Amino acid sequence: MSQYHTFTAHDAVAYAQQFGGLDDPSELVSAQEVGDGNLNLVFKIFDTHGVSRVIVKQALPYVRCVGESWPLTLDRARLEAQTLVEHYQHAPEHTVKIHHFDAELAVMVMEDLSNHRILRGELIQGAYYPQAAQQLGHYLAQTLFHTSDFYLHPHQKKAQVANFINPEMCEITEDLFFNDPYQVHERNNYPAEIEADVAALRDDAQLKLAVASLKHRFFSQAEALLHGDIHSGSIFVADGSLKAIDAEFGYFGPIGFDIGTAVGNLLLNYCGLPGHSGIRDAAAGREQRLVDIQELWNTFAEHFQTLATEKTQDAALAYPGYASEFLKKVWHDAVGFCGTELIRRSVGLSHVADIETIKDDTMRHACLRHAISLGRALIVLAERIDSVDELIARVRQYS
Ligand SMILES: Nc1ncnc2c1ncn2[C@@H]1O[C@H](COP(=O)(O)OP(=O)(O)O)[C@@H](O)[C@H]1O
Ligand SMILES: CSC[C@H]1O[C@H](OP(=O)(O)O)[C@H](O)[C@@H]1O
Repeated sequence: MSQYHTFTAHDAVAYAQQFGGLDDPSELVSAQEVGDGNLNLVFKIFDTHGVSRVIVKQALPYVRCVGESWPLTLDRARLEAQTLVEHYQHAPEHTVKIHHFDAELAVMVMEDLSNHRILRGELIQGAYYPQAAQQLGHYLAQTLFHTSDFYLHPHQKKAQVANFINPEMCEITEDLFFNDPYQVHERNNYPAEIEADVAALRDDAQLKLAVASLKHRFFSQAEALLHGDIHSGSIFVADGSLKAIDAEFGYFGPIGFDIGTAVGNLLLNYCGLPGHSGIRDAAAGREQRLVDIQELWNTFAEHFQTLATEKTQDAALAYPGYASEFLKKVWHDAVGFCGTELIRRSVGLSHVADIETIKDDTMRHACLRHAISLGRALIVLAERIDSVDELIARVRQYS
């Protein structure tokens, strides 16, 4: 039986030789640890020509970016692998392929996407992938519809909800999104220059009521198997291709959370662009982000509606008009969750390179303030923002 130990590069090569699915495993000869996320080890496994052929990812028993003082469940590796396997069944063209996983070792072997690039870096550099927003909308519609009550038999759905119970990872989201930014907390991380903006969040009763309602929905609405952390650092892109990775926050939650996280990261890029390019380029990039958001939501909603019309199994949920009513609720949730992503990435523990890498302090602080004020507006106005066009109008209003 396998027993947990933290992999060295040597262990990772041996493991990839055994489980990487190559015809000639002896081709795999070396490994490099390339993890740049907050949580895990990621090894690229190279062949004799120095070409990366397969990925070995292992969970550490603690939060990597903080250290051993913050222990964290190894079960997250099983949850990540099983979420990606489930999503792959419904969106194989947009989900990284898992070749093998071992729950005891908290390790998985997966498809190497070294011929792709992480979307966040591409957005910061101004690279444009014309199909990416629609592909992301398609991924979300496929995975969220086919794991929802519209499609699954009630017994199957309940068994799936049980299998994907993910309390420790959900607790991180519950704390980082819905608690920390609205109180004084040692995990918070922001420059002293924006203290007044952050203090205002703590004193804002209207905002805190709206955040409580969003957190309550995150706790209780088991609508579909979410990715759970679908930010632009969890998405690989190449010409004509988009693939989701890193689903260890996967659980059955409100569909609007995944949509809101994805839209929120496009808006974080929108907020940060003036810090990375000249005024004219920033303006053009920002317009493109707004188009991206429109394409993402429209593709998601149209595709989800089509799937609901053609494939809903439940007699009551199949009643004409119900799916479109449900999508209105998903939209309002998405706007609110999007606002919480903007605020937690500006005030909380984990920030985004779109803003964090802006060298000029004054500009970076202005971008942080922009993300905070836009996030607040979206949270408190969410129920009154009825369409993606209205969202875009609000984004322009708060620019
Ligand atoms: N399938 C893959 N192919 C190529 N590189 C990968 C793959 N998965 C992860 N990586 C690299 O490892 C980094 C961290 O991976 P990620 O899954 O985001 O880790 P974490 O769970 O710690 O956030 C990614 O930003 C990417 O550079
Ligand atoms: C203590 S985890 C903080 C943060 O990190 C995760 O992102 P990633 O795994 O992609 O680095 C997630 O967004 C968490 O909220």
